[in-house]
Amino acid sequence: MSGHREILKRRCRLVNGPLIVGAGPSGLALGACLKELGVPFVILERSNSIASLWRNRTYDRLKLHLPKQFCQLPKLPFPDDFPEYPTRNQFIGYLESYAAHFELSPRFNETVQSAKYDDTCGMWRVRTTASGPETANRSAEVEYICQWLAVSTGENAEPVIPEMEGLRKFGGQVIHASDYRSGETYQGKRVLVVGCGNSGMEVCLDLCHHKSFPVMAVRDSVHVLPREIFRKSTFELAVFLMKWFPVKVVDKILLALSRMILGNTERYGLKRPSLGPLELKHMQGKTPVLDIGALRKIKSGDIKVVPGVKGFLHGSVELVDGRVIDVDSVILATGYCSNVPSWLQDTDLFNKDGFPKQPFPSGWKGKSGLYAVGFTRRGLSGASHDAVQVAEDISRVWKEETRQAKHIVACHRRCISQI
Ligand SMILES: Cc1cc2nc3c(=O)[nH]c(=O)nc-3n(C[C@H](O)[C@H](O)[C@H](O)COP(=O)(O)OP(=O)(O)OC[C@H]3O[C@@H](n4cnc5c(N)ncnc54)[C@H](O)[C@@H]3O)c2cc1C
Ligand SMILES: NC(=O)C1=CN([C@@H]2O[C@H](COP(=O)(O)OP(=O)(O)OC[C@H]3O[C@@H](n4cnc5c(N)ncnc54)[C@H](OP(=O)(O)O)[C@@H]3O)[C@@H](O)[C@H]2O)C=CC1
Ligand SMILES: O=C(O)C(=O)Cc1c[nH]c2ccccc12
Repeated sequence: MSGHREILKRRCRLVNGPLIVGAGPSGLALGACLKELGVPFVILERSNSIASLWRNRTYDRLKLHLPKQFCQLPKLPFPDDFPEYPTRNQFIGYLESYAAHFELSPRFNETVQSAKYDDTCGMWRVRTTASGPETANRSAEVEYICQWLAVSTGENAEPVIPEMEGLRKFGGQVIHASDYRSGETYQGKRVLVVGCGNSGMEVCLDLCHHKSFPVMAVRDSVHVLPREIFRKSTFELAVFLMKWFPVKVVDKILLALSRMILGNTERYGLKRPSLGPLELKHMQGKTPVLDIGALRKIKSGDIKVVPGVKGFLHGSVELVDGRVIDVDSVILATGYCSNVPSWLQDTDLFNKDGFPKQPFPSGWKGKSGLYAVGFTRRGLSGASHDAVQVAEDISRVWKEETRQAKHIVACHRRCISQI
């Protein structure tokens, strides 16, 4: 009997308070806000540490490309000695101390496989499996039952690896940008980088620093903006202008200033999209490139820009313009996607692409206690905004329910004492 109970206890857990899926900046920020409001919660994380994107899927020399005031999480600012653009390691250190400060202890190596709202009991049923080598001896499956479910699995949960003709016969090394750490191993090599977002551009620049020969395939168009305009962050300028002007006007101003500083990028094979940079980011999530030096290398010819890829041959790539060029390795800087549709069932909050149906600032709340944190297409500042809203919303109900529960207990006590 006791063995039976053991199994039941191991496989099913009732969560006191909300269940948060993902221990990246969004999940941690929500945890911190809930802690401050006195609401208990559980955080689940598929990897073996917090901030797995930053720890395991970013390259060594990466720096935040937005100024620090837009990247810190609620309730605990960055240390004063952080530079304007913190490094990857500084940011990870900050997230570590953030988790320690608010005593956030996620349950690591647990991957959420499915989540479904159960109408009959009015609760979420969330199934997880153990992930990672450390978990070989742990019970494989757990079902969590909770009243609130907060999705914070990120806009960049899975790498996008497109099907490309002939890639199997290519023969050389092929990796996604999320597996790129440094150009050290590429010295003297010709490397095809597919994609021209911030990853593609920064990987190409890093390859140049390591004396390799990057070729960047650009299949369509891209907005390149200088990271700074007259020593002021372009992003900060954009945020300031957005307070006064509609987005189309702000985009016109940004494009005029960018042209003045960078020149006509079309001359280098970087055609601009017809929508402006902010409008495109807000509508389609396509982030403009904030240039940290790649454009100079493109102008000097150290980074070669070529059109889209038609297919691969052994040791070479065929481009859509018919050219065939020899390359040793390929780095797919082809972006990321949300993984929400693969595990969250029947919800009205998310679209098929795994992003909320309602755009910022309205996409954080669904029905039946479902929330989204960090899907605003506004980076870390959007995640912080969501975390504050979600925590306050949950706390209102939590406090009311706790008050009612205390009242019922007090009544019971009084009744019992009168008997
Ligand atoms: C290379 C790179 C650089 C960036 N630089 C900036 C920047 O400078 N400024 C900025 O504002 N934004 C930047 N961003 C945007 C970035 O998305 C955010 O900074 C931030 O990481 C988002 O936090 P998040 O917690 O929402 O998502 P993530 O950091 O992706 O965290 C999500 C967590 O959920 C976990 N998870 C996913 N699925 C499951 C599951 N099924 N079960 C359990 N756990 C799961 C993941 O393992 C991960 O730990 C950058 C993004 C990338 C890729
Ligand atoms: N220093 C920093 O802070 C950095 C921040 N980041 C952030 O990380 C996020 C992800 O950026 P990133 O990884 O660059 O992803 P993006 O989605 O921004 O860019 C992906 C690129 O790959 C191209 N692409 C996608 N699929 C294909 C395909 N099938 N064939 C050819 N090309 C393809 C896209 O082209 P198309 O536009 O035509 O679809 C686009 O150029 C962004 O928010 C970015 O700002 C990234 C690196 C550094
Ligand atoms: O999502 C990202 O990649 C960011 O770095 C944050 C971001 C939000 N809105 C933007 C507009 C221009 C450049 C970066 C961002």
